[in-house]
Amino acid sequence: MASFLLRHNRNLFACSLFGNKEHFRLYFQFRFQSLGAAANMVHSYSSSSGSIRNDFTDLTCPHSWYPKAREKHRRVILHVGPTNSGKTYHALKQLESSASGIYCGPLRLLAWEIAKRLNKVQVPCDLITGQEREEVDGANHKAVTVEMADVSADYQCAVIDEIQMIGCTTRGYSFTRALLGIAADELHLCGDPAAVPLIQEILKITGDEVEVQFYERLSPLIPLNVPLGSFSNIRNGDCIVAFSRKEIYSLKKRIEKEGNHLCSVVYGSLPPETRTRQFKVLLGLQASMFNDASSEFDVLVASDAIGMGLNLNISRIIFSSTKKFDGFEVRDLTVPEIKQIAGRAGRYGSNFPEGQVTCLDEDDLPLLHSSLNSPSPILERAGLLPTFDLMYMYSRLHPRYGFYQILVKCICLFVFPLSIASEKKIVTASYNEVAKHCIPLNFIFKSLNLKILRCLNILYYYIPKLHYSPFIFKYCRHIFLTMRNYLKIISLLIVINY
Ligand SMILES: Nc1ncnc2c1ncn2[C@@H]1O[C@H](COP(=O)(O)OP(=O)(O)OP(=O)(O)O)[C@@H](O)[C@H]1O
Repeated sequence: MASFLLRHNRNLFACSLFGNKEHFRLYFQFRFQSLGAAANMVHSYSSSSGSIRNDFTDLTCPHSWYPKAREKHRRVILHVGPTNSGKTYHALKQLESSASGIYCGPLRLLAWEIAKRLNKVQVPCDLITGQEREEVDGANHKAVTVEMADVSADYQCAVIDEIQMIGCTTRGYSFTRALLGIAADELHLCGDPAAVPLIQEILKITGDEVEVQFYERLSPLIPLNVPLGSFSNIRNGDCIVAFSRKEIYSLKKRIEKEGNHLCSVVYGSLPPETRTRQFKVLLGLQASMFNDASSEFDVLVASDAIGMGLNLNISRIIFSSTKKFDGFEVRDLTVPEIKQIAGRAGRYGSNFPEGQVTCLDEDDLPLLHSSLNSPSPILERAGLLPTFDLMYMYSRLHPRYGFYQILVKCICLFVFPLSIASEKKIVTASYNEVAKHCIPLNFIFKSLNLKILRCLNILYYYIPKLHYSPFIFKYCRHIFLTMRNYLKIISLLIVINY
């Protein structure tokens, strides 16, 4: 059903740019009628045989979307503390000793690391990410990227790592889905203490039993008072963190030329084979290629993705900048982002008993220091994305709505991150209110779709500016505003199709 829509994305886009509003609305309505065949599939949800009867069409009760998890009385253990405090280690110990289980992490590298670790201790574990599926004979355990979490299976134990990402504007919905939907007797959540009140609030609704365990950092992390200065000061075990591929390669070139070191490079969209090769060395036995005595690679240049819980042999993190382009604008890194990235230095059990952190540029040091000394702001909202099936159920409750109206309604829920405490607000939020909160819709990790979304985001961002331009004729304004609304819808379609 979803791929059916995808095939028409190009037409939809062209239509949104050049067609009139009525045409576009009718187009959506027509498409929606032709989706009637999906009804049978949706029925299997509404006729669940368990004792609990849920209203799947109630989009304000996302916990009811996951009947299998609701049939369980889950014991939820929140492992919280600073980076490198052993939260994941303790959760994984439980996973290891369980008869069946799933690990959900934010990164393919992490899933890779955990699968490797479990298989090594004779716990057969499958690896499932958006890009690969490696099945192991007799495996009752899975290590997956959070988007791949299976909410239809039954597990004895589950771990969701970096749970603070539930508040992430782009991927938070996957963490919410895993949190609400994984049917496990024991659910371990690892992350920042800033997520505790929100998680507790969410789990009050599910009726799960919650306990919180606090941890302390296992090895010191020292913020330096001096910047790197020159590239000749680069030393073994350094990791420079940059925020674009172009910058990563330019830094690699400079370090290799001026610093006399060989650099390995890691960033999100590295070609899969290169990445796999690098990961194998980077993650192999915790001896990364840049610290392995037998390897000539002794420095790492990485994107900020390494902040999502990776264990590497890094002695010093050097921020190339404390600003990044987030798809909309160049902004300062947030406190949690700085802490997560800095926390990669001096990992417990690595070759470096203490970690250091600094910046390339002296002007960035104040933000680095203040961020490392501040608590992360308490999370208030979790991401939420209704599934296509739910939208379909919703449409059946409102038979007079066309697909266009259904999408508009669901976009409201989708771009307005869920605050369980203020659920009602979501329902009552007007379209204009929602538009204010409309955020980059980068839910897509396949490069092609990501590129399309980036273009849409940029258009979305600039259309209001054009709208206020004195050079735009009055009649064009309407077209621009209409385009803007359709861009949101197209973004949603891409997401659904993903
Ligand atoms: N009790 C322990 N014995 C041996 N190694 C440990 C122990 N606790 C933690 N470690 C090791 O210390 C490193 C950091 O631990 P872990 O990844 O669990 O920290 P974390 O708090 O989850 O970090 P982050 O929040 O940065 O992801 C890992 O390599 C882990 O294997």
